[in-house]
Amino acid sequence: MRILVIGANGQLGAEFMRHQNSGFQIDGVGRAECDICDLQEVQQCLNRYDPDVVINCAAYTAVDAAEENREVCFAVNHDGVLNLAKCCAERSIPLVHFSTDYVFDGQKEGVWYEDDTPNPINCYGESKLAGEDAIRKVCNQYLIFRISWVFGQYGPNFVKTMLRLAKTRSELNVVSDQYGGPTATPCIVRAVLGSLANSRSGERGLAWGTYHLPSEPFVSWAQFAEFIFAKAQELELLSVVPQVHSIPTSEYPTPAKRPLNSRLGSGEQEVSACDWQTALGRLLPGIIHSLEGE
Ligand SMILES: NC(=O)C1=CN([C@@H]2O[C@H](COP(=O)(O)OP(=O)(O)OC[C@H]3O[C@@H](n4cnc5c(N)ncnc54)[C@H](OP(=O)(O)O)[C@@H]3O)[C@@H](O)[C@H]2O)C=CC1
Ligand SMILES: Cc1cn([C@H]2C[C@H](O)[C@@H](COP(=O)(O)OP(=O)(O)O[C@H]3O[C@@H](C)C(=O)[C@@H](O)[C@H]3O)O2)c(=O)[nH]c1=O
Repeated sequence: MRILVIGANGQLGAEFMRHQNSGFQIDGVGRAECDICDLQEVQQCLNRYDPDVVINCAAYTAVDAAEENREVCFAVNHDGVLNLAKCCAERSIPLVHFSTDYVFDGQKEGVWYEDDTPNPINCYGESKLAGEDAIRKVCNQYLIFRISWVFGQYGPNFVKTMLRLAKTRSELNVVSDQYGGPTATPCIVRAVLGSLANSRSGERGLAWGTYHLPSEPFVSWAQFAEFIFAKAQELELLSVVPQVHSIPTSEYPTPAKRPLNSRLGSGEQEVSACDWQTALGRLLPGIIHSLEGE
């Protein structure tokens, strides 16, 4: 099975590109070779690589900046995704796509399931929901995975932000009333490739549709920060770490509102990410090393 990864230079796309020995042939294109906002370029790209499955990792992910750049955000997360959906549908190629916990408003008690009604409270979340809807409208063969609080070796993420701040700060204020499931990129890649492998081998694969990829234990951003620093100390990667002060969201104003409850659950028992705490321990040495030159 030939897989084409779109957005191959981003945080998640780059992780897919590392899984060449997974039994799939994986090609990847970055924005320079395939700008999803350019329909012709997407068509040419699919003609050139002739994949069996497309995995889309391209997105506009700057949550705060999106509030002021609504047009650009929708151009990528809706219009670009619609281009991909049309091209895949025309060729009868399945499209794997990623969405976010930020499609929900965070007001529910307990976990969010696939059949809960989205109600985004920021521009990024709105644009991601619009992208999902475009795929559901145009494609018959698709898998949309909603994921949350992603971190990995590549690209910007909260783990890197905390470790950068640790270089200069002895104390950090971090919000403790927003809860969710941090998710490591290797766990996402394994879950997705695993479900594609099951479909290929004729085992019960996932039916086409929209799924959550739960990642537990759920934590607040403040607890996540504390865990990052504790793990870095335990592994003797950092000798001194900042003290984390828990604060309410009201004391950390941001241009974009974020959901207070971002905990994702799934009605599909087979879908889940691997343990993020163990994954973080494996990733930390590489992440800290990559920040050393900055
Ligand atoms: N990061 C997170 O915490 C979460 C991410 N997700 C979703 O997971 C997916 C992957 O996210 P992640 O890897 O973290 O995001 P990144 O921002 O790290 O990567 C996105 C990639 O998309 C590329 N891109 C942007 N615009 C275009 C375009 N017009 N055409 C082609 N490529 C483009 C970017 O290129 P360039 O660098 O040139 O801009 C970048 O390489 C996205 O769908 C995101 O919404 C869901 C939940 C949480
Ligand atoms: C840096 C920092 C952030 N915060 C808060 C702000 C915010 O509420 C929370 C997380 O901050 P960030 O801006 O790093 O994370 P954010 O960009 O909101 O992360 C989101 O990205 C998109 C792409 C998604 O799809 C989501 O799943 C989620 O991962 O932590 C602090 O309280 N203190 C700090 O020092």
